[in-house]
Amino acid sequence: MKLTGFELRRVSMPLVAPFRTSFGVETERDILVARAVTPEAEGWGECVAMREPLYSPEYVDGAVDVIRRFLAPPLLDAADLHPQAVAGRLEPVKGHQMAKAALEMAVLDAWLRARGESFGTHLGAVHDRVPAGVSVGIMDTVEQLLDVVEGYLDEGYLRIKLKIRPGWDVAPVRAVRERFGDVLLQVDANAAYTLADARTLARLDGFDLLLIEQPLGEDDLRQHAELASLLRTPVCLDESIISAKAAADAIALGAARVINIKPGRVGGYLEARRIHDLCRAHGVSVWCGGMLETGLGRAANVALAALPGFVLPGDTSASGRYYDEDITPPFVLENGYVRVPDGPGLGVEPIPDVLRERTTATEWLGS
Ligand SMILES: CC(=O)N[C@@H](Cc1ccc2ccccc2c1)C(=O)O
Ligand SMILES: [Mg+2]
Repeated sequence: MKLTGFELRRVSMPLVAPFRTSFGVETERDILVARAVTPEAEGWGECVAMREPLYSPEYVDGAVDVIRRFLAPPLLDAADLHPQAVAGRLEPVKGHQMAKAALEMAVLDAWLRARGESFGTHLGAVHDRVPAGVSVGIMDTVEQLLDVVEGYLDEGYLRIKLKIRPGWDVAPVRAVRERFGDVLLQVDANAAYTLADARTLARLDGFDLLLIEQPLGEDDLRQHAELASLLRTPVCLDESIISAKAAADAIALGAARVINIKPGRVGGYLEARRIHDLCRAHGVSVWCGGMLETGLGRAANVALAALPGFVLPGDTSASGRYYDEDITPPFVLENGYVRVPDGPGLGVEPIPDVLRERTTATEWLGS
């Protein structure tokens, strides 16, 4: 497949409500969308990098720059580009997994649409719908948290994930467990603790949590292994798992019993599938994380979440969890499940008028 070019587009998406985590508060996503143009078909990719490098070292202005100067040229130079060859062509560039993932996703989507094959079929999906979990931010009061959680449970979400940080951990978890009984419940610290907090984190063992996500720093593999030996609750890693190699190291070190797979964080959906396969071979459960994607990234995540090793509900929430109006037809919850698109490629496309309204900048890279 010969690429004619990439169109880069910045899309502004205000959130329905502020989303507070241990690393900050988000009120609006500034999202980079890439469109791969070829003579046979077009494909869409979404970069999950935030505006600021607070979740990971990547940030959206940096992603645009690295794509424009270092990632797009080698792909545009290829006479016949296969999606499986994208990662290898981009390998000389170190890091920038989210930027690379956006381009690979756009190329893969174009390639699949040209062949009439869906993302799910290509990745190896075995389900036509996936159970949806929801990520709940840090709130001002426990009462406010309980109201928000009740609302999500009323909508049908099958799993609750609470953001925690030092000073907001045991009390909110206890309150949710006491009010909502044996709901599937997990927490995500976004790397806010250190080994010195082990005693506090061990107090969470009393609430029958599915997992505790990324309690320690991104590069604290050894420390997570030590913490895991002190907790009953399974440790799950997110920020630390930036590749299949990192997943293999984490498993070998005993640093993770569960892994949150985010295609953007690991460099793309093909690497995400490799991590799924690796974890399955080691009996490590995986689930699909979220980065507040539009319906484009959401479609690809839901397809990935339908693979057999994704045995825990993911952060594959409905579009309405984050956005009043998505740039694609919205993903909705049906009895706690989200349907896997079955059309060619992603199976969804941006709604032209909405995309135009939300676009704050466009740039053409190519001939
Ligand atoms: C659904 C969920 O909790 N996602 C991330 C954290 C997160 C939170 C807020 C974000 C805001 C803008 C972009 C990415 C973001 C990611 C996580 O699992 O750690
Ligand atoms: Mg996380």
